[in-house]
Amino acid sequence: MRLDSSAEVRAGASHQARGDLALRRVQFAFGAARPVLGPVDLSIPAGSRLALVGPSGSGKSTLLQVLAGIQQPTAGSVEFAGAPFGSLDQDARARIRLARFGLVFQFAELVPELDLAENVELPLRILGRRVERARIAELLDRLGIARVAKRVPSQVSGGERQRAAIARAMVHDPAVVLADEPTGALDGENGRAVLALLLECSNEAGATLVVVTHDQSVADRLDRVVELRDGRVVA
Ligand SMILES: Nc1ncnc2c1ncn2[C@@H]1O[C@H](COP(=O)(O)OP(=O)(O)OP(=O)(O)O)[C@@H](O)[C@H]1O
Repeated sequence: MRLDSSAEVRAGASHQARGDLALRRVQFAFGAARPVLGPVDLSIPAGSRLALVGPSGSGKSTLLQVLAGIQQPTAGSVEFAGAPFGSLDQDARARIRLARFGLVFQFAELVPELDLAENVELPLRILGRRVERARIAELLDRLGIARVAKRVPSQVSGGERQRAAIARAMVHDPAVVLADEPTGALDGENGRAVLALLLECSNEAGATLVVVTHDQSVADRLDRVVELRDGRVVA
């Protein structure tokens, strides 16, 4: 597979694009506390790539969790692919998240007992989809972890774990990829390489990408930057 992030490739991928996200007057509060988010209005067109930035505690991770349906907004609506998403019950949101979203977190969050290849295959197994060995091998190779695919997460480096987390997020061809500080635990060079892979893979899949980051160089590589302050979009 070739390395290309041109607009034509993105446009070419748009026939598969099906990952519009929209937030309308969304608020979120933990319990009875005052809202930590909102009201937020945000449209994220299918196939676009957005960085979510802002000071610590400004609500970036919370917003990502609302987008993922992990948290339900306390007011307002979240739509995915033009249909209500945030208002569905927890099980329905989880089913959609599993089938259509790929998630990448700062510390990979792989299953410690499974080797990297098994971790990558896991979404397909949970979804009851066929595990095509050749495709898994290609993905592992693409992400530079074929050599360590039979090792468990504790036997590989942080960068290798993060590459496996990206492969796991992409293996079921998601419509949306949500990443929370995906390079935050990696040094500069490793972080840049992992970010490049995340961008390439989501680009080729035509997936919508939202990345929470503190790192300006990460934000600079995405199409659009949304800045949060005290739970509101300021730029
Ligand atoms: N489980 C929780 N219960 C109560 N308050 C929480 C919880 N998680 C986060 N918060 C609060 O919600 C606000 C937003 O937190 P969030 O983690 O979304 O910010 P962030 O911008 O991602 O921060 P950081 O950059 O430090 O990760 C903060 O004030 C935080 O203290």
